[in-house]
Amino acid sequence: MDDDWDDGTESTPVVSNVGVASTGGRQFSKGRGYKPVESNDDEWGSGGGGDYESNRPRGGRSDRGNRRGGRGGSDFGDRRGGGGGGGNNYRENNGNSNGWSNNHNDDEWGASKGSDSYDGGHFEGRGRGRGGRGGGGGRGRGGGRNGEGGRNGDGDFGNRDRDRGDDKEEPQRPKEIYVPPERTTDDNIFATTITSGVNFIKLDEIEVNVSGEDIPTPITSFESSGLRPHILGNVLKSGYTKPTPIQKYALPIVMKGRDLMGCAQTGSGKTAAFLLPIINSLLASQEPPVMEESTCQPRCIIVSPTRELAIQIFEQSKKFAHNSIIKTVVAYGGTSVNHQRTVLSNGCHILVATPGRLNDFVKRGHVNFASCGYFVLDEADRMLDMGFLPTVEEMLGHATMPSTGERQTLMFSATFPEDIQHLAGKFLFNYIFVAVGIVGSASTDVEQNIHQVTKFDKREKLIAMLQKNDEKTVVFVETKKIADFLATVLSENDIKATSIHGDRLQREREDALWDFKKGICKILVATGVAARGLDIEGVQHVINYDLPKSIDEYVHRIGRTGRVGNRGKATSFFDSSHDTGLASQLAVILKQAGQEVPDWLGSAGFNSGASDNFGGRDIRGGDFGRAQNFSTTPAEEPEEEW
Ligand SMILES: Nc1ncnc2c1ncn2[C@@H]1O[C@H](COP(=O)(O)OP(=O)(O)OP(=O)(O)O)[C@@H](O)[C@H]1O
Repeated sequence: MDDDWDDGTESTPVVSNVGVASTGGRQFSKGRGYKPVESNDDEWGSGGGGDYESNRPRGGRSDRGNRRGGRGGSDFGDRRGGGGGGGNNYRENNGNSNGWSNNHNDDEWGASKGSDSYDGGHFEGRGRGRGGRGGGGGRGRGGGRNGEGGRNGDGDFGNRDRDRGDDKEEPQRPKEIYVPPERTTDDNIFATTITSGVNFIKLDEIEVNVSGEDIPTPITSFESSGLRPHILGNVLKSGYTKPTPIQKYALPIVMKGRDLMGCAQTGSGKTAAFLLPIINSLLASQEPPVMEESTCQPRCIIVSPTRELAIQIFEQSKKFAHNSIIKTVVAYGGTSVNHQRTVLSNGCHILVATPGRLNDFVKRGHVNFASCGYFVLDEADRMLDMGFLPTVEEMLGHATMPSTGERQTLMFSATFPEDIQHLAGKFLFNYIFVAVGIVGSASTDVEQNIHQVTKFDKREKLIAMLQKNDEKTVVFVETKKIADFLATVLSENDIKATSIHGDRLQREREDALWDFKKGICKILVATGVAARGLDIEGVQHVINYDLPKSIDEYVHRIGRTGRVGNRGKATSFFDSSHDTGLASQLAVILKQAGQEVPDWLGSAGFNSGASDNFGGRDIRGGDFGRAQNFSTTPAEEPEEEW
């Protein structure tokens, strides 16, 4: 699962701090959300070592129990300009801390079993022997649990045993107690959005299929939508002048109290499609947050599969509810439980959460569903797949959860396979199905290019590609280890890169995203954890260094660019010894988006059509399945069932 806990039952292995901003001088200590470990903040916490209270670069020494080792040069010292002895901090970081495989399975994204690419020594030797430099950096987070485990100076990428995941003896990385900083303020709260692009207006040309009983008429403008003036003001301050198609349909549906399954392409404004009507109705009721003794009873609960997406929805909610009584709180793994519980103890109207952390709060009695009038699953197909389904079922089956029909349940995604739609149906009541365009199709604003590249040539090709231009780029890879490795290699080639994946500490994940957002690092190397939902201004290019296993993930990944009418570009390395399973579906996605399908992709039976699994229609069939087409212009691409 994505979420992890502060309960100390697992600890995170040391991972490299590759590619973080090297310029030094950013002050991370107080004010960046660290808490002194002595504060015993967390009764579920590991309370593990570390010296956050001082943040002095100590190079491989923790002041707790003399835990040697850890990772000599870490970003703290480097960023604070204290460590490493100058030069390329990335190398120092890498040299001190790399080559770790993981046995910490808290995050299913990009499980880092040694990949094909690593096997066979393709990367062997890289990083080896770089250790020993940079010992002056770092906060000396105790890496060795038993007072040993020093890894100073032996950067060991290329250690094939580790690369294969033979990690029994890896020192474990104690978790830190992380209180996330508030990154938005009254001054910048309306600047968190992507400005719509030249093709925004073309969103209106996309065919919309709506099915269900008593479908409310779609709105044509925000002004005529029935939103309260205060929210309307915030919408306009956000730079939204015209609703997107999913917003046109979803707003009246949700305002009428109906359940909804909404599908629309990436970057087409699904978040506002559920937030605006919910905030509107909460504001209309003027009711305060509900606290039952010490238990918080949010009126609306929004669940998202990743922490960063939860943060983003939280920010959006704060923005639309700005200067109103509506209070939004976010709860997600990798952060201080005590801190989040304290915040929750003041009550909230809207709780945005990752499933694991939410479930845990529920089990401990800090939250319940008794006042939950709205239950939203963002990235619903992901939330209902095997990884998260048990947790979602547990929530929806909880004794305090209002039954289907008593609460409003809303589900959104750009992809919605039919089998998942079937499953979703049991949590919804007489719902309306809205599909903007072909469900599961890619945004036509993304130019897609597929290159045949063997695993041995990928690295050089990527470096050449990134050196040629200066575009803000997300590079997706298969495993956490490759993410770290690649970010390091890029940094060594003077391409500023950072990485995000499930083995990084939450602080590191958020810092990496921040550095990428702010352009401190123009390259973000990511596992699938960043594939869905993330809305980052100015992303021009998405590169699939490794193609994903599922076509849905491909669609989400490339959807990090080409958002709200902006154009973007996606390049995928297709390794025919590894990716043939995706070929036919890839060809269909290209065709649907009006892109050229390379001959070689269409050959060898690759282009054999597609399955019916993509959920392009309302699976209820009968009257429901007979979609009502509200589009004024025909779809550019014929709808295929596959
Ligand atoms: N009506 C609008 N006018 C202008 N910009 C908008 C409008 N609606 C949403 N946006 C902006 O478009 C961007 C994408 O929106 P959002 O993140 O909700 O897309 P999404 O459909 O949820 O994408 P994904 O499927 O990738 O999660 C955001 O920056 C959002 O602020």
